[in-house]
Amino acid sequence: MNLIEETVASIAPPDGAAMRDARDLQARLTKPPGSLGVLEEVSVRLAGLAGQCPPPLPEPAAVAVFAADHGVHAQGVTPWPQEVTAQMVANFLAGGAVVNAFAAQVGAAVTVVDIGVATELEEAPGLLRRKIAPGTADMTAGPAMTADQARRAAETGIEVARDLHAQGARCLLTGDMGIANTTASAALIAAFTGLPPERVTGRGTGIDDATHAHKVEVVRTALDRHGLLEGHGRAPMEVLAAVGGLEHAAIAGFVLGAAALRVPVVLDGVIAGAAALAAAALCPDALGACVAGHRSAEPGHGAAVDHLGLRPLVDLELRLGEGTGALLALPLVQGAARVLHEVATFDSAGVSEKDAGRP
Ligand SMILES: O=C(O)c1ccc[n+]([C@@H]2O[C@H](COP(=O)([O-])O)[C@@H](O)[C@H]2O)c1
Ligand SMILES: Cc1cc2nc[nH]c2cc1C
Repeated sequence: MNLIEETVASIAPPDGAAMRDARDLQARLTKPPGSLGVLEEVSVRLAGLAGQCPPPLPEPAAVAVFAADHGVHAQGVTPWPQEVTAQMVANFLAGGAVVNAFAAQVGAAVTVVDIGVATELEEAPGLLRRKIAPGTADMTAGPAMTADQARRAAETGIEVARDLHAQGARCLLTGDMGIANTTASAALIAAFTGLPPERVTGRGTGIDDATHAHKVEVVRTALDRHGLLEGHGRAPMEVLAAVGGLEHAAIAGFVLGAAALRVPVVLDGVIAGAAALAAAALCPDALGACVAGHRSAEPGHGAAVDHLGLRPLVDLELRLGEGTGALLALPLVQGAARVLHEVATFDSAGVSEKDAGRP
């Protein structure tokens, strides 16, 4: 077995008894039943993942920002030059990006992973140099990655999850950086959901109507070329290799790695959504570890989370990536778990319960 197969084999379904215990406890806490809304379900899922109630507090937290370039950039799908990927990596490492500000706000550590940036990056604190290739190939002309590259990128994601966990992280967050990666995300989401390209292709960093129409056609051309339009029945790793990015493959592995470790993984936006579709196709039980941090403004992201049955916690029309949406959701996930540890029960606090005979 290779590392992906081993990891998938070690992922267990959520623990039903721990989930029942969490639901029972929620009902006894000093608040009207159900009054914490979606956060109650988050707490139940955390208990199911950990196999205990209350579940461990999901802290400390670590965000891994997987950075890579994309051959499909040559098709004119984004207004930004490719070198911005490497320039933003330098900005992350210098502490000057939004991800750094949001991570500081919520006390999360930032690790940047070069999984496929087109240029050579110098060694720096906070940078993991794990380049599989200097970017993908253009998916409209051939497969974006070889099968071996996709597998090695996914294995690297698993290893990063393991390493961050070994360093003490008890909540993992996904982040990404890659000019043109919303095009690859749209192709993956169409391939995994069966939805047409025009439903799942958005404006990424910001493009005009004409460029958007062109981007939809680029996604359609790539899917058609690889036989991935509706009802293809191809293996998830083949789909990733055909139209994915190195960061998508790595994030899919990162999700599998977190699920195998039974630690929650808070997903960021459309890139993570596309990668989570691949992870769930490889191992449906991996979804037990996933929390959708936020709903991105990209239409494909809504399609991805709906397909996965995940409910995003934050909806602020963000479309930045980097892990920013996941970081904003982190205190909500942590608060949901802390409630099960610290809130008194009606019994223990001597608070009267609702009259049984009243509405
Ligand atoms: O996270 C999202 O949902 C998201 C939505 C739009 C854009 N992005 C970021 O913008 C970059 C890709 O945009 P584009 O237009 O070049 O495909 C990449 O670095 C992503 O992190 C991210
Ligand atoms: C400036 C910039 C910052 C980003 N962060 C994530 N994707 C990005 C894309 C651009 C263009």
